Amino acid sequence: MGSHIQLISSLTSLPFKEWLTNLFVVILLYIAKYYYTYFTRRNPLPGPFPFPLIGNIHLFHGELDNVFFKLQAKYGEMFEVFIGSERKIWLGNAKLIKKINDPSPKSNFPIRAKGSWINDMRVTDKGIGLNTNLNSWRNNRMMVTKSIMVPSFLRQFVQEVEKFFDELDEYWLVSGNELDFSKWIYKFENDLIIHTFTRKKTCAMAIYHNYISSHNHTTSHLENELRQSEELVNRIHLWQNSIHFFFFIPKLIRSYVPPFNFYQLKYLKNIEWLDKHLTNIVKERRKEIENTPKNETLSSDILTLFICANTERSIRINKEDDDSRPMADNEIMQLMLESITGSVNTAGSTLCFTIYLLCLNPVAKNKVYEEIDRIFCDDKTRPITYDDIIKMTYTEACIKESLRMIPIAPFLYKSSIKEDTIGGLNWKGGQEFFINCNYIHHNETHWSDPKSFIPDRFLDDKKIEENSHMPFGGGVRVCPGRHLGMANIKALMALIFRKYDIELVESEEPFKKLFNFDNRCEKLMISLHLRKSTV
Ligand code: HEM
Repeated sequence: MGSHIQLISSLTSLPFKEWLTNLFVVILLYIAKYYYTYFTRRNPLPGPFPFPLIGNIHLFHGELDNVFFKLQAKYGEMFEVFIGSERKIWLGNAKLIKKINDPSPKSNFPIRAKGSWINDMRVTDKGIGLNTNLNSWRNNRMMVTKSIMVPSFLRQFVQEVEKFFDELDEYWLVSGNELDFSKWIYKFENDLIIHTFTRKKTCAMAIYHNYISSHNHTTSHLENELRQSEELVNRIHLWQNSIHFFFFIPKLIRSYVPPFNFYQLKYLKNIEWLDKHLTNIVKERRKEIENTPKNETLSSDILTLFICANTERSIRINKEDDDSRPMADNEIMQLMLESITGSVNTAGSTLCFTIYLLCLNPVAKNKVYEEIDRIFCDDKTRPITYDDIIKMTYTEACIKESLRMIPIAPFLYKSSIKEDTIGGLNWKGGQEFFINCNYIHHNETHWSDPKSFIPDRFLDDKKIEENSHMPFGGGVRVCPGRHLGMANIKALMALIFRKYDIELVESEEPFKKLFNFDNRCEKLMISLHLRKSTV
């Protein structure tokens, strides 16, 4: 610290001309080092020529999924890109990622990404998605897997979906036949998921209903509650959106160059807010549990499960199974944050993309109606069950085909922990690889007629080439919420399709997709009419 101050004070006491000369020399040395490293790099690959400080980030404008699709098409199935001075290898063929998607615990690719940005986001050894501490990641991941991958939880969850759908349906009945489905479905998912995970009631659907119908019947007490729940939901989205900001903008730029430094400050403040707010929710629930007599059954929401895990009050997660330990409040808060962000947009957007593609493909849409009618032929108003969901094989094929055409995560990143060979070349440990799912999902080597919506290709999974379809990723970091996500989407499709005829609204732009942290549906204008059989 002292030597830094000395250096700064000796620099500031220099005459201006000398100061400029020194600066010029420093810049020249930096550029020389940058290009020396570039021209002597191991395994040079095709790719855009990088510039000092920024690398190739000047090319990253517009929607990144399209940018990287075009770059992959231009430079081939294995190419390189620089973010600042960091080199990232992009892979666009399923065969190239066999090792990266190795699901065994001995995988050489258990880490998603590396770099100081993860530390800046304060998640180096917290949560799951970006956690680089393998012991802590393993423990956290197991907590989530044990709580949400079990059939008893999924059965209960399907009932929750129906309960929240009833509320959504009431709003739909009074808001007319034409609606922006995407707006409603994200509100629905917020309410459903936050309640499933915490038993806390948010009112995203109610707020939206009030907003679009200009109702102002809420009391000031309720208004306050609505505002608070809306803030939580908005801040969770902001957190997710900030991940790619920290990842793609080099530290020097986001720390000192306006307007990036202002964004960084905003995102850091958001992290602090969420940390405090979610930890308080955990603390409150911990107190409630402590005050509940031991002979009384505890609620089985995910938050309670996490708090009680490996303690004498554990519900599904018991110490005997392994050597895991109870979790601290801040660990639980990060798991909650990631589970909620992992669930809300993914399910909502997948549903929008599937409905949109079905509306464009009436033959497939009719087959979905036929399947749902077959399953509910006895009574189209009875409660749906998890067993119904399992029978929806054609609907599932349509969801998979939609996720092929518009993957929620168009690219994934994975890092090696030790030296390995990828694409016939030897790479040092720590090299970051990007799997270009969007490109692989459209690669003609793996798919015939990749631009067409053909759900039938998923009726027999054995025909799908290994690693050519990765809507939930792959390897040891594969999505732990994939069954929950699928159950969510299929349950909603059953509820909507058995009741309504769905058409796209004929307008200039009924559908809009946007890539932010992931692919999201920004607009889906549809009309809903009660089906004759249910009138
Ligand atoms: C349609 C629904 C969903 C889609 C399309 C989806 C997609 C993905 C993808 C592509 C990944 C990256 C996997 C990889 O790197 O190989 C991922 C990871 C993850 N997802 Fe999901 N997801 C969905 C639902 C959920 C749900 C419901 C949860 C709730 C817990 C969840 C939690 C997570 C977590 C925690 C990770 C990080 C895993 C790790 O790094 O070990 N996801 N998801």
